[in-house]
Amino acid sequence: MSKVEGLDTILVTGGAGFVGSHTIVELLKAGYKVVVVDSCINSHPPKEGRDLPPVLERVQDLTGQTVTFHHLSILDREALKDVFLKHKVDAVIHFAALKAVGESVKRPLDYYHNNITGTATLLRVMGEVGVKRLVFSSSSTVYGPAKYFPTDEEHPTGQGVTNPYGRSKFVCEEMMKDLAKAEEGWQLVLLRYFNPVGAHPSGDIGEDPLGIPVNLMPYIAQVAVGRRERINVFGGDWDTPDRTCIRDFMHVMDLAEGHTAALTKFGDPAFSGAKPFNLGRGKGVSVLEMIAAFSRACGKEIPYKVVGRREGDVPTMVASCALAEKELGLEGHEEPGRNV
Ligand SMILES: O=c1ccn([C@@H]2O[C@H](COP(=O)(O)OP(=O)(O)O[C@H]3O[C@H](CO)[C@@H](O)[C@H](O)[C@H]3O)[C@@H](O)[C@H]2O)c(=O)[nH]1
Repeated sequence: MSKVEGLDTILVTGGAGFVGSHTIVELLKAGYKVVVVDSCINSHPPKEGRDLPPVLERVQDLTGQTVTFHHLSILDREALKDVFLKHKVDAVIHFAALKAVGESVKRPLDYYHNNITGTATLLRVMGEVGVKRLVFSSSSTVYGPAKYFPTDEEHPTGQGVTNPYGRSKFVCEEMMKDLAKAEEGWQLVLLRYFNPVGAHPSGDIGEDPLGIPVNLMPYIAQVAVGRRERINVFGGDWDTPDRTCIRDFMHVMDLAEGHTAALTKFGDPAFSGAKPFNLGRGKGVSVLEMIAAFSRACGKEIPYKVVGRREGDVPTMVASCALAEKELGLEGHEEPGRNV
């Protein structure tokens, strides 16, 4: 995806995380300058005496380009404002958030504080410095238990959302729609991700969460390398063909490309307001199918045990990708090996 003319410096909040770091590779490849702010509450911080978190050092090695990093939280309004002014930021890609469905049920206030107050703080600072272009890392969880599949952007949001994480994303979306209505000049792209998995083809960067993984793929990966004994499958009594949940798993590099594609909206003078796009693959894969696929791919059985449901889960999520294909110019990615 080529660079948008006049758009040079992109501030990436949460750029030391899984989706953020892979997106930065694509941004650098396209020719953007990248400035990262990350509090590293959910990713590995810079090692003693180093400027960058390890993942961003690897991104630099991989691309031969430089990344600027500020170790701070988007809740720190004054420090954040300084970053905008110092680097002459043109647009923001906003990943910084707590992101685990199951955890959010146990720690709702952490989720509401970081995700909603954090986003409100960022938008305020952006208004103050006159930067009004933002790509937001939203989630398919805003659809709640979907009424139809594949689920498109017209599907109602916020109704019956099953966990605080999804609600925090829904509130952020509404906040942005309200802001774009109240003030002219905002260009806000809301990307509703389905389930990103995989890693950069180099294998130099990937998904490496702090502590015990809360998501399916990194957990399976840690079982595969022998770091954990087996994966617990949450719920074997869902209303699905094999009774386990179905998700729309997409390759993280396709998701990364979705962000550079989203930036092209900023080059369109006719675009204003807050507009949502699904980013998924459009295919449903069950938890058991995913475990079987991983076992085949690594040539070794992944031991699992079916246990009780995890609170906050919905049975099925599958994206309609038509809008992103049409308006962001994203094509389906069906090469074998790229997607599960
Ligand atoms: O140890 C585990 C972890 C997960 N699951 C199941 O695997 C499926 C996928 O779970 P997970 O990988 O945690 O993803 P989701 O809960 O679908 O949520 C993810 O996908 C959302 C988009 O749909 C993102 O916004 C979230 O950040 C991300 O956590 C669910 O059915 C889980 O119950 C297990 O069975 N065992």
